[in-house]
Parts: sequence; C-alpha cells; structure tokens
Amino acid sequence: MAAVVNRLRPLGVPILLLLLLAGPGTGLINSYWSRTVMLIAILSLLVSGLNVVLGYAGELAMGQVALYAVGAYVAGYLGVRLGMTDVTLALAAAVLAAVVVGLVTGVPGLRLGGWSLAMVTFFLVILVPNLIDVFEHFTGGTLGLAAAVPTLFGAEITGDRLYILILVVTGLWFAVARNLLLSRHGNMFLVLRQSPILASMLGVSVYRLKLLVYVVGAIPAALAGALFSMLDGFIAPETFTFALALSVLAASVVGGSTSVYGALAGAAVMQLGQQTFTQFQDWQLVIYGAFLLLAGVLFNRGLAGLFHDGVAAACRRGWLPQNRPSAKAAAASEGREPHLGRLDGAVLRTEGLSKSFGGNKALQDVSVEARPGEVTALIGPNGSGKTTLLNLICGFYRPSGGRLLLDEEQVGGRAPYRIARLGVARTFQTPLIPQHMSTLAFVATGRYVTHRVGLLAAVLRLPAFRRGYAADDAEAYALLRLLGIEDVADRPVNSLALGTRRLVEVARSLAAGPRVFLFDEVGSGLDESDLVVLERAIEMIRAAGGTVILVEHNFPLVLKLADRIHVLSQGQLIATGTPAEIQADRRVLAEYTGATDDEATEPATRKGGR
Ligand SMILES: Nc1ncnc2c1ncn2[C@@H]1O[C@H](COP(=O)(O)OP(=O)(O)OP(=O)(O)O)[C@@H](O)[C@H]1O
Repeated sequence: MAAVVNRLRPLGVPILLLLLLAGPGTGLINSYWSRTVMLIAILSLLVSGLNVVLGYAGELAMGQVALYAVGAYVAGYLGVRLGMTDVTLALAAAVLAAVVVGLVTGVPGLRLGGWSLAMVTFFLVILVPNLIDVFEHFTGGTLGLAAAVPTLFGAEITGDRLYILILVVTGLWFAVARNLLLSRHGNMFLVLRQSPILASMLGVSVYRLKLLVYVVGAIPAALAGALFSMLDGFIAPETFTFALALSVLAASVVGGSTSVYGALAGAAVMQLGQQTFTQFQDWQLVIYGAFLLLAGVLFNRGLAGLFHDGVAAACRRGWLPQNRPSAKAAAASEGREPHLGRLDGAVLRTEGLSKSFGGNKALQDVSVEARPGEVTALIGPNGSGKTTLLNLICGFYRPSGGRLLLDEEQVGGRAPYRIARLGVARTFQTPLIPQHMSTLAFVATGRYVTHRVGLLAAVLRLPAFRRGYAADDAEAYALLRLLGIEDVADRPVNSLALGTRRLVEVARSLAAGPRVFLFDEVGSGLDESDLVVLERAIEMIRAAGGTVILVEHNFPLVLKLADRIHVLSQGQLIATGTPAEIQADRRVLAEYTGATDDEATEPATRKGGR
C-alpha cells in the first residue's frame, strides 16, 4: 500500500494539468477563468526560473523580467516583421535569444562575483524600457508592437488551442524543472547555495555551475515572454516593469523558492490577488513588500514548505505512508558486511610553503609530507597556521612561496575544484551542511564529479540517470552503514546533531573515493561513542591505503591515530616525529603548557627532520 501511494505521489501535478486541459472543452472553465489560468501559467514560468536561480542556487538574479521581454519581442518580431508565426519556431528563437542574453549578462556578472550579478540584472530590468526605445525599429518603441496570430503547421492558434498550447508548454517546462532539480544536479545547486566553498571541494567549478544555473533560469522566462505575446497580441514596454520583477520575487517567496511546484502556488496567489482586489494595482508595491516580509517572517519556506510540513506530520501520525528514499539501498545492502574498498593514496608534500596575509606571516617555510597508508597529524596551538596549511593544500589560498606536490606533481595555486578532482577531499572545522537535502543525498554529492551523469540524462530520466541514481544511493547508504549511522539516511541532513554531522562529512568525503583526506578538527564536538566510530573510520582509511592528514586539538586522539606528527607554532614547523618522539619533545610541551623557550630543551626531532 505504502509503495502504491508513494508511486502515485508524483502524479498529482500531471493530473491537475489534465483536468485543467479538459476544462474549456467540458465547459467547466469559462473564458474568464481560462484567461486567468493562462496568466497564472505564464507567471509561474517566470517564477520557476527565479526559483532555479535564487531558490536552488542562491544567486540573487533579478533579470527574469528582462528575459521575459526578450522572449516576447523575439516572438513578436518574428511574427510581425518576418512573417514567421509558427509557435515552435517562436518558442525556440525566444529560448535561444534568452540563452545568449543570459550568457552575455551572466559572464561578467558572475566573473566579478559577490553582488555583481544582482546589480547587473537589476540594471537590466531598469534598462528594458530604454532598450525597447533604442531598438524602436524592431520593437515598435513606446507605441508597442501588435503581434501576429500564431500558427502551428499552418493552423491558427487562438482560443482553446492557445489555452492548450500555454498549458502544455508550462507542463513540459515543469517536467524538465522537476527532473533537473530532483536529481544530483539539483542537489549540487543546493550545495552551491549553501556554500560555494563546499561545491568547489566536491570538484565543481563554481563559476561554471552558477552560469549554467543562470542560463537555465532564463529559459522559462523566455518561454513566458513568447507565450504572453501570443496571448495578448500586443507587446508594450509598460508590461516589463520593475513592479513586475518585484511581483515575481514575491510570488517566489510566497510559493516557496526552494520548491519545484511552489512557483505555481505563488503565481496563483499573485494573479488571483490582482484580479480579485481592485485596489491591488494602486497598492501593488506595498502589497509585494508585505508579502515578502510576511512570508520571510512567518513561513520562510513558503506555501510549498507548509504543504511539505503537513505531509511530514501526516506521515509521522501514520495517516500517510513514510517516504523512505533509502529503502531500496537498505534492502540491497542487507546481509552484506560493510567494508571499504582499496584507496589509491597519493604522497602529498609541501616544500618551503609560505602564506602571508598582508604583514601577517600565517605560514613560513613549511615542509611536511603525508604518505599513503599513514595518518599524518598537524597539531599546534590556536592560530599556529594549521587551517591555513589545509587551505593552501585545497587551493583556497594561493601560496606566497614554496611548492605543493601531489605525487611529485606541482599543484600549488591551482583552483580548488581542480585540486579536488585530483583526489583531495576535505571535512571542515564547522561542517558545511546544505539545507533541504536528505543525509543520503548529501553523502552522494561526494560522487557528483567522480561518477558523472549528464544533465540531459537527468532531464529525460534516461537509463544512465537511473543507474547513476541507484549507484549513488547504494554507495551513500553503504558508507553511512560503515559508520554505523544508516538510521539517519532519510533525515534532513541539517537536522542532525554536530557529532553526527561530522561523521556524515566523513562519509561524504569517502564517497568520492579520494586519494588524500584532509580532516579539519573532525573529532571536536564528538561524544565518546562517536569518537570510537571516527577512530575506526580513520583506521579503515589508513588500512585501505588512503593518505590521511588530521588537524586535531584532541591530543590523545592524535597520539592514538597518527603515524607521524608535525607541530606548528606561529606559522612555523617546530617539530616532526612519531607520537612517542613528539610526546618526549620539551619544546612541543612548552608550546602547549606556555613554558618559556629557555625551559624547553632540544626537541627530539627538529624542523625538517623526518
Ligand atoms: N583569510 C585570512 N585573512 C587574514 N588572516 C588570516 C586568514 N586566515 C588565517 N589568518 C591568520 O593566519 C594565522 C593562522 O590561522 P589558522 O586559522 O591557520 O590557525 P589554526 O592553527 O588553524 O588555528 P585554530 O586551531 O584556532 O583553528 C592567524 O593569525 C590568522 O589570523
């Protein structure tokens, strides 16, 4: 029964679409409501584009309205000026033009980083009326452009046919959006939204992914524009206002920006509000502002969030069957002993590595080595440069001097995603954990680059996608089981306690099958039982041949696990040795106890000694 209900769940929206499609033909929907439905559908396309860019990938790109205008004018121009009225041609040309505009505005906006994309797209919207004026020959300027009657294979598309066209195009877009967002790509968008640093550590070029998201978000806006030009038959600059941009933003927030179908709910609220309340036009900016404020304060995941919370509560009470995405992977792993496969560890070496932040020499002339099948610990007091060294290894910082070698290949200064692709995985001092994602899906993000599944395969749900998805789930579940935390597989990863988050990060780093593991204070905040699990995991990685670099304040843990310890103090390497040698090193003791240098005797192994 549960399986049947879970299988039927995704059919809700297609059934609604079929009912709406049948509406005018069966007399259930009159002309007033059919126009309303068309306007909601068009607005929902705009909102959906914003949801992809803002809700999923976290980029504040306000340019939906400008891309909407591009779609409308391209379709209008083709029909009126060139006599090309075929809807497929108009839609394809609108999408192509929006992709070009998306690239032209997105490349500089994203290259500059930070708020640049928000500013570029904000000005794009402000500029729309001027651009329409400048290109008067194409756009009709302030007088507007009367669009031609659209056709499909020679037949005129008006009345009910236009209604069906708009609903079918909207339905197709939402199918594409659903398949894209509810896939490993959508999960990576969520990672990007939470932390570009984590995305790059997973081997993803943040710039390229952001550009991809921005261009994908442009597509529904262009479709909406083209469809609007067909529906209204007249395009004028007054349509593409900043107020519309605000209403799209308000609809996104009200519907739930991190949701596929929240766009439909948000668009319906905005459109019906406008039509129902006559004062809406006069007070629209105030109303949009109020919506944004209320939705932000009262229900920040929008109507879709409320719906999901309701479903979750119903599942908890047993009124609806639990949806357990990990069920298949759990069944497949039953009876099998969890184990870690062979890891192809690499030698990581730094030679005279230095890093300065202005006058602050965070790291000076540091030479260390980490070997496969060994745990190499980096210890030192607060501010001694441990995290800086890890950040240099990962590529987050460019060295001020010295070399970083991975199996004798100089990799210092390369972009973080390139270093990650060479097989360097990392956990963070404060675990970087995305929202709106299950633990299972989060662990699987470790495989995003190493086990590629194309965008098209995901959108079309090709066999390659299904195979990849099943393998992702199976591997992620096996790793959670290896760490003894498989019971949290279906829980939202951001709802887990700190200790469990740390173990989940270890599982995520293992999912990539890396060559070098960088564990940054992975033991802090763990209780006794979690520490035992962590110790076992690190020992397994060592036994499997992985190279482990452990930054840790927990001295007993370091002594227990490390094969070799490097001690940093004020950015300099002051000792290197085995745990026994380091324990006997008076200078190290002095660093930790605060004794003066005079009191400290010669260290067992001096800087550079191995
Ligand atoms: N991005 C940065 N900009 C400026 N200074 C920095 C930056 N990152 C680190 N530092 C400085 O570099 C020095 C070393 O810091 P780092 O975080 O590497 O120490 P740590 O040994 O990891 O300390 P902790 O154990 O507290 O994490 C500190 O003086 C710190 O202020």
